[in-house]
Amino acid sequence: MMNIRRRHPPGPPNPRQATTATTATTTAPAVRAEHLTVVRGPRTVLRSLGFSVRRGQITGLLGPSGCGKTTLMRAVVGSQAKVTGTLEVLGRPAGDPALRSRIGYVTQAPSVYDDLTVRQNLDYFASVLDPRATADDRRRDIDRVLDDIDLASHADALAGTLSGGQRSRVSLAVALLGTPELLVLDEPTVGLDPVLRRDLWNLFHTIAADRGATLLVSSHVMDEAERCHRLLLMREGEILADDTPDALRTRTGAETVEGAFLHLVDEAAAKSGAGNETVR
Ligand SMILES: Nc1ncnc2c1ncn2[C@@H]1O[C@H](COP(=O)(O)OP(=O)(O)OP(=O)(O)O)[C@@H](O)[C@H]1O
Repeated sequence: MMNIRRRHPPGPPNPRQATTATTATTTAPAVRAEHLTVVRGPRTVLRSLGFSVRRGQITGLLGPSGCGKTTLMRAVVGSQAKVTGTLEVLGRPAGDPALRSRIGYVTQAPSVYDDLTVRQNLDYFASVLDPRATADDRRRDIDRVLDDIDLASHADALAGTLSGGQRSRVSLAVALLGTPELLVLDEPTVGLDPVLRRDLWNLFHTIAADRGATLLVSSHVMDEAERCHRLLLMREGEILADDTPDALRTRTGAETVEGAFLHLVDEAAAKSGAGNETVR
């Protein structure tokens, strides 16, 4: 079982505990996009998106393979070229160097060094994240994230000897170093068994509830949508809906988010004839 103990570590202020003076800042959305457009190669992959991601919540980014989820996440973390329009992250323009230590990003392919142990990997990334941290500070942070993702018993194993699921969890541990305010997780549960998937989602909820962190989590597994506070449903580079799972089901009369998604796809196709109209 993954450790999902409720804790109150030092880190970003919990918005629910914000003082009056800071309320305006902390209640601003974690991510705000207007007319966000991204071109990759010859294609316009994201077309004039407008949405916001609320602080302290889990927002699911869902849609079929190739709809633009990874591109959107890369834009949010500042690693995507040819981004136009407005994209504000934690109150600053996406890609601002000051955001680097405030965002944790897990790419789809686990990015760990096979010839280093799990602890050495984490120590390396912790030193990059905060070159001024002492070895003791780093060790405390590393022990905390190893505990979070339940890999303490594998701390001294070479990353190259881990299973795919374990490597994904090491990537997640890297993203959790330094208690970031925004976690951007690109399909973090791919290849994990149901028990680990459940434990990870419990951990996401703990991180949001206890630390006030914001999570933007992509998935193309619709049952994971039910675990999110809000959803951005995407299709072919556009946002089809931006709402809570409950509201989506109610609005479409569907029993599941998957049913709601299919309903919205059909509705948009009927309206535009090409299936590319935004539904709000
Ligand atoms: N370098 C590139 N040049 C041109 N098109 C690209 C490039 N990289 C990605 N694309 C296209 O951009 C679109 C969006 O890709 P993206 O990886 O963001 O989708 P995704 O929703 O994350 O897919 P998946 O769920 O399969 O990871 C796809 O149609 C893809 O073919």
